[in-house]
Amino acid sequence: MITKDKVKVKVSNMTKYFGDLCVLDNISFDVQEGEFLCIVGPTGCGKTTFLNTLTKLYDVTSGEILVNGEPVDLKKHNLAYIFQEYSTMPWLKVEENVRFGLEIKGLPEAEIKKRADEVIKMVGLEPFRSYYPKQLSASMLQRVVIARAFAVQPELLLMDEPYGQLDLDLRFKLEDELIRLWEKTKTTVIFITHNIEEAVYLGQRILVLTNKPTKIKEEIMNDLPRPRNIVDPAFIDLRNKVTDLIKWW
Ligand SMILES: Nc1ncnc2c1ncn2[C@@H]1O[C@H](COP(=O)(O)OP(=O)(O)OP(=O)(O)O)[C@@H](O)[C@H]1O
Repeated sequence: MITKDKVKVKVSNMTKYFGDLCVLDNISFDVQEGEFLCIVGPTGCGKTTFLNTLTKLYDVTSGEILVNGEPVDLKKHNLAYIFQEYSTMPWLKVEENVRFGLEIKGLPEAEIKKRADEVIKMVGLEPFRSYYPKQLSASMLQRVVIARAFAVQPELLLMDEPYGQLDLDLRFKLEDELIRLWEKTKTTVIFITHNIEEAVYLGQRILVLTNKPTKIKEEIMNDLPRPRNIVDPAFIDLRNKVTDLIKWW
């Protein structure tokens, strides 16, 4: 269940143009605190642009995005962003990669150690803490990225097709791991994907976007119990419902 008592992210009448190209067209929605929201939409409709606007890489053309009721401030709001490319630092060992963000935040050493130990354990990387990224498999690399994001205890976790390049088995494992971490930490997650099955597997709510100029086509609530089963008839029904909405892909 999504608690309706606190809005974490408020997107109001947000429009984004690049030159003459209208990408996001007067979009409004809220994300509740602790919610796991998935956003699906066709290629090039502006999913990444939305996240880049949220993280202030781009300015909105009009409208606004608020976090905790105020304009996003990267110094104040504790955001983490995970995208498709494995953004590990190759010259740092696993543990150092995980500690990096905590050191930048200037946390005391005891706290850094505690948090790093905890997340490394949570993602099952303990035996590999002194390995370098080049010694790790794709799934382990993505685990390092996830551990690093959770270590900063983000109030908002933004994920942009993080498992897009992985094979099916790895994707399923990492999706389960993500749900476990989310259930434990109750961080707010916005997860962008092309993959309808992934959105139905993960999200409490799914926003389906249109082609450009992009609007929200439909908002779908997803109360299927967890762990979800992709061959369960109710799961398949919901997956088909989302697929029908985006048949023009
Ligand atoms: N910096 C930029 N300058 C000009 N146009 C841009 C810029 N960034 C994105 N666009 C355009 O905005 C549109 C949306 O791009 P965006 O990458 O946000 O889409 P997306 O939904 O994330 O796509 P995909 O599903 O392929 O990842 C595209 O037409 C893209 O070419």
